[in-house]
This record gives sequence, structure tokens and C-alpha cells, in this order.
Amino acid sequence: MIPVAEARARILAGVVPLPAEQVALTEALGRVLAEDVAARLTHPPLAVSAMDGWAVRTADIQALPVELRRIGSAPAGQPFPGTLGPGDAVRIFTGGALPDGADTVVVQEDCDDLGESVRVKDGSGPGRWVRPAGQDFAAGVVGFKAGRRLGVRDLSLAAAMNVPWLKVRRRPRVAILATGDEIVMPGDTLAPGQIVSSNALAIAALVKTLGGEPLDLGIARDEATALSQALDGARGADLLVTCGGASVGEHDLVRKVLGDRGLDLGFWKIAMRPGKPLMFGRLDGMPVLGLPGNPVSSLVCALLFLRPLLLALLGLQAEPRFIRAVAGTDLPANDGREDYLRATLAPGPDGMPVATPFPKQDSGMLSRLAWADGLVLRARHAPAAPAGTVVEVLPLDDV
Ligand SMILES: Nc1nc2c(c(=O)[nH]1)N[C@H]1C(S)=C(S)[C@@H](COP(=O)(O)OP(=O)(O)OC[C@H]3O[C@@H](n4cnc5c(N)ncnc54)[C@H](O)[C@@H]3O)O[C@H]1N2
Ligand code: MOO
Repeated sequence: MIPVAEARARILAGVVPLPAEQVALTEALGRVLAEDVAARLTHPPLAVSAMDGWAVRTADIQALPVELRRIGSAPAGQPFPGTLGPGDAVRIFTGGALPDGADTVVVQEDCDDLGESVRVKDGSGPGRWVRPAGQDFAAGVVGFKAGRRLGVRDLSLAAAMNVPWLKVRRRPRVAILATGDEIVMPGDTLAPGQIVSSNALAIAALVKTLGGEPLDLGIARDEATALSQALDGARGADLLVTCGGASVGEHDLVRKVLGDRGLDLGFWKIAMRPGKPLMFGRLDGMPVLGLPGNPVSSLVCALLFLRPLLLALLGLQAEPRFIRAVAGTDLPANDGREDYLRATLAPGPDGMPVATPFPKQDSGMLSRLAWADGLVLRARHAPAAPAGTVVEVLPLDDV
């Protein structure tokens, strides 16, 4: 059994980000930028008004009230072509270009529109309610750097920068194979002894959440030919994930079948709970992760190994991010397997959350995983720790 950190290091060794592809802005949400994005224009392109009102010269509004001559108007998109001279005013609207000669805007609430003229009753110095050209960004300014996962606000900025297409990392294609004679699809009628496949569905959802493309290879029976045939479907994938059949029983055939197909086995079995029988290798260069069948083991392994691998393929920071919390209960001494305890998180008195592991941690109990807020990390051979001890927690709020 190798330690968790070593297993992850071996999985990530030599992984390079996938090639880039170009997508329309409308398809870019959640994708990871492969190159810096620079503004293709200056915003605002010229000085514009921030309010509906009147564009005037500060020199003309020193003594108030004052009546100024209306010489035109400047709605957004239709700049006033002339220049303001002494005593002139131009009706202006939010987003309208500030006319030449004007240096300030007075909001319409502080003016009386008299038709041919305007009475200005209040107003302040130069630049008031004026958005200078380039206040937001100038052409050529880098809005985002390569390696950023694009969110809703980023799409808005890219659009404003007049960038209608973006170079992003190709989505990792992940073939997912569930195995087991007893496994049926959710919604199927169950014969005695059968159970519903929860793993493959969850793994596919995780892959999608991370920006990958799951490829469902279905459920293979515990039989070498069936397994081997199902594995044919992984051709062209960037990564193969199997669920179940990873342990030592005589029905646990995955490793053998993969071996017959030429798997270059990296490791099998790690010092971790849940997830001991995790397997990793390469099949014609394609990484293969053999997840244990127990549903909790499968998902926890996916979070600690599959997620980093997918992130690395997308060129993102791959190491899991832990937060600190205080233990809500006494923690017993740990054995030689790094332990990940499903726990609730509650606000603590000094700002640090309190992590309270569920009393029972069997790796078949998905309910506790779904109800947990985080996984409390217990190092190998960690001594007993009383409630209140600071612990590391892998948050589950994003999965
Ligand atoms: N003698 C030993 N037995 C076991 C060991 C061991 O070291 N010695 N390791 C245990 C550990 S730890 C784990 S984890 C499991 C993993 O076993 P497998 O990967 O071979 O998984 P299966 O035997 O196929 O299934 C285990 C369990 O999970 C259920 N399962 C399988 N696939 C799915 C699925 N897609 N969705 C939901 N549930 C699934 C399956 O029905 C079993 O109940 O081995 C221990 N045994
Ligand atoms: O690793 Mo197993 O996941 O302990 O049940």
C-alpha cells in the first residue's frame, strides 16, 4: 500500500494540459482559458454621461440658478456633432457621448427644462457624472489570464471587450465503466440481491461539474469477455475510470482484464480509508483509474485522485484544497491508513468551523456522504485527539 500523496503524485506525473480549441463566447461558461484574453477596444470608447441630464461647462454654473441655451441633444449612440460655447447646454442621456466643450453633467432633477433653454439650479465641478474614456479598460488590456475557469462575470467582461470567441482547453473525455453482476440502472426493477448503480452516475456528474465530458460505457458483468468488450468503448477517451471489481475476490476481474489488454500497472492499493483497493495504470498511454466498488470509497477516491487528474488535464491547480476546523468530538488514534471521515461543519465560536464526524463511517453508507459538509483528514498513525483539536477538512460544498 502506498501513501495517498505518493499515489496522487504518480497519477499526476507527466500529465500535460489538453490541447486548446476555439469556442464561441456563448459556449464558454465553465471552460478553462488556454490563452490570455485582451480587450479589443477601449471602454467606454469616449467620455460619456453617467446620468440623464444636461452637459454643460463648469464655468457657466458658478452662480446658480442660471439659464443656459439648449443647442442640441446627445442620446447614447448619437454624439452631438458641435461644440459647446459659453452659455450653451446639450440635453444628454446615460451613455451619451460628452460633447466637445462640455466638462460636466448636471442631473435633470437639478434642472428645469424650459424647451429652448434649461434652468440649472444645482451642479458641481468638472467631471461630475462623466465616465472618462477608458475608465473601465483600454484596448489591449489583459482581462483574464490563461488558466482561468470562465464564470458568468467573465463572460460579461469578454463580451464588453468585444471578444466573441475564446481559446479554451478541450474538455477531457472520460470513459466510465461500472462493473458487477448485481448492479442495475437506477429505476430498474431489482431482483433479490441486486443493487442500484450509484457510482457511475456520480462519477459522470463530477466529470461534468469539472468541465469534462463523460462517456458512459454502461455496466459490465463480472465476466472477462463482457468486461473486455465494454472496455472497447474507451477508445479515444483521455481517461478511463472503472468502478468496482478492484479488490481481491474471485469476481474482481477488472485488473486482470485490463492486464490482458496490456495495462501498464502503476499501483494497486493505497494506504487510505475509504479507498484501499484503488488502482492506477496506463493503457496505450491512456490513464486508467480503477475505483473501488463501495460507493463512498469510489466517490472519495474520485475527489482525491480523479478530480486532480482532470484539473491537471485542464491546466488547473490540481492538489485538493483543505480548510481548517476544530474537531467537534474526540477522535480515536488512527491506524496505518490515511482516513477521510464524513463530517458535518457548523459555525464555531472563534470563526473556525466545528467538524463533527458521523459516528459510523462504513464505506457502503452513501447517506452520510450526501449529508456531510466535509471530510476530516486523519493522518496515518495520528494519535488520539480530543475535541477542540485543529483538523484539516476537505470541503464538500462544491460536489
Ligand atoms: N478480503 C478482502 N475483502 C475486501 C477487501 C480486502 O482488502 N480484502 N477490501 C475491501 C475494500 S476496502 C473495498 S473498498 C471493497 C472494494 O471492492 P471492489 O472494488 O472489488 O468492489 P466490488 O466488490 O465490486 O463492490 C463492493 C461493494 O460496492 C457495491 N458496488 C459496486 N459497484 C457499484 C456501483 N456502480 N454502484 C453502487 N454500488 C456498487 C457492490 O455491490 C458491493 O457492495 O472490497 C472490500 N473487500
Ligand atoms: O477502502 Mo474500502 O473503501 O475501506 O471500504
